[in-house]
Parts: sequence; C-alpha cells; structure tokens
Amino acid sequence: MSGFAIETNQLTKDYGDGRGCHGVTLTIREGEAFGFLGPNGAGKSTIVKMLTGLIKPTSGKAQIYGHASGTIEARRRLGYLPELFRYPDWLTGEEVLAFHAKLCELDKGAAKRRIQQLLDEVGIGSRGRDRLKGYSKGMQQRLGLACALLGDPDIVFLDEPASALDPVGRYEVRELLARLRGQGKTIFLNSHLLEDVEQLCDKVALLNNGQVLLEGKVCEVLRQQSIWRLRVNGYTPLAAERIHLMLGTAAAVSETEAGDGTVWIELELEDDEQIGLINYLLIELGMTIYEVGKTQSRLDEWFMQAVTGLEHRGERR
Ligand SMILES: Nc1ncnc2c1ncn2[C@@H]1O[C@H](COP(=O)(O)OP(=O)(O)OP(=O)(O)O)[C@@H](O)[C@H]1O
Repeated sequence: MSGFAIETNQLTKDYGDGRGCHGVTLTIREGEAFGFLGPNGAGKSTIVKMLTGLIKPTSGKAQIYGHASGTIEARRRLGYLPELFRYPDWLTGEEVLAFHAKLCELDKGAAKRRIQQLLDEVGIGSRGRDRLKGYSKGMQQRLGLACALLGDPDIVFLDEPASALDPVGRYEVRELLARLRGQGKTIFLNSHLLEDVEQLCDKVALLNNGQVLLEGKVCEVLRQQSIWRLRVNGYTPLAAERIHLMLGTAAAVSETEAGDGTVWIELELEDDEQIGLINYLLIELGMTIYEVGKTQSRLDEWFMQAVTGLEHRGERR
C-alpha cells in the first residue's frame, strides 16, 4: 500500500469554455486532514465529485485507498457530505438515516444503534423522529453530516459542512471533525471558513481557475508569514534604515505611534531567528524595548495574499 488515502494524477474535468479543472495532481496521506481552498467557481466541488465517483474525469486518474475512484471498493471507504443537498421533507431524520443505512448494507440492529449514536453526536438526538419540514437549515446540515458518517468511512469528504451553522454549531462540528481525525480518519474539507481549516487541517491546497496554485502543510504555510511586533522607545529614521538594510528591501516594516511616546514596529520575517538580531540592533542604537511578540499568522491572510492580483474567473466563466 502507498499510505495515501487519495492520489490524483493530472485529473481533469473539462466542462467546456475552460471551466472545470485541469491537470490536478494531489496526494493526501491516510489520517491526514486536508483543506481544499479556492475562490467561488475555482473547481473544488468538481474535484470532490470526481473523487467520490459522482462524475467521470475527462482525463487523468484518481484513486481512493489504492482503488480507482467511482469503483465500489473506493466508494465503500468514503463518506460524503455534498454542498447542496436536499432530502424529501416528509421523511423524519431517522428515516433518512435508515435509508442510507440500507445503502451501506448495515444490518437492522446495528443500524438502529448507529443512527441514535450519530444523531446524538451531531447534536439532534432528540429530533430524530421529527419530519424534515420542521428542521432548520443547521439541523439539516447536521443530519447530512450524520449520513456521511453512517458507514463508518475511512475518509470523509465534506463540502462546506458548516455553511448553515451558527457559531456554536460551527464549533461543535469542528470538535466532531477533530474527534474523527483523532480516530485516524482522513478528512477532505472544502471550506471558505479559513479559521476552521486552520484549526483542523494538517495540509492545504489552493485552487484557482481549476488548477492547484499552492499547496503545503498548514504549519509551513503559516511559518512563511511570521509577523513580529515590538514596542520601543527612541525609534528613529536611522533605526528604520538599519533594519531595512539588515532584512533587505523586500521585507515589510511598518511603524505606528502607540500614543505614550513609544512606537509599535511591525516586521514580517522569513526566519524567526532574525528577531534576536533585530533586538540586538535596537538596543545598540540606544532604544528601550518594552514588548516583543509574534502575532498569530492566519490562513486568511495567506489566502488573500495568494489570490490578490490573480485573475480568477470563478463562476463568471
Ligand atoms: N455540471 C456542470 N456543467 C458545466 N459547468 C459546470 C458544472 N459544474 C460546475 N461547472 C463550472 O465549473 C467551474 C467550477 O465549479 P465548482 O462548483 O467545482 O467550483 P467550486 O470551487 O466548488 O465553487 P464554490 O466555492 O462556489 O462552491 C465553475 O465555473 C462552474 O460554473
């Protein structure tokens, strides 16, 4: 076995007019939580649909745990929460799950236990016998999540799982996904909620116009963005010049008055080691340093930087 839960090679879906996705090559290891990012219309759902076997690639290959996507062997290993789904609203939550349990070939006793367990787990345990027409959007989303988990899949594909949820619901879903990851499940998460991706995922890829633009481990992506803040007294234009000289002209340095005579200096550093030299330099220049800290870099900043200035045709194509 390759140790990969997902492997794609030059995966392409051509809807015509350049829409779809083109030559996508990705590997996701077993047990990894993977965040798939990109502007609207970038092609994220198209990739998920090919991986889950709902649509056929125009060319290229995709494998799930070593099985060609779309085959029964591949499908047995996965659970899927689509982005836009609608179950018949005359059914109860339990009936929807019982139907899916039949599709997963669970025996009746096991299905009954699993359905109640999952309804509790997604937070609608007391509403399983209510008809869906009385469910809020958030409850329907939770039910969709329960359906995705019913067959105890090794890999779960989640297309915007928290889009209809309130902040508490989002937190609960994030906790649930973290528990699944703790159980060794592989998670493939399409989401515009970058805070959720940042907290949950090990790895991310950014798709634009159907092509992978960037990918990497979340910790590495965030490390590239080390922003340090120092509050100092006696900051002078000479100090600014010396810092620029030390870091190179490409480095971003900004200063703001703190209001009490001190100045906040913000520095974007490629390497955390540089902060020691900066401290040394400032002291040598006669300044007093009151505070030094690294600001938490954020995935949304990375995303914004990555897509700024790009042509992304998105859903207007
Ligand atoms: N069945 C289809 N036929 C023709 N074009 C399609 C079809 N499905 C998607 N597209 C187009 O392919 C492109 C990618 O769509 P897709 O839904 O994969 O993007 P996405 O990244 O998931 O977007 P979003 O973030 O808005 O969900 C878009 O331009 C879309 O209009």
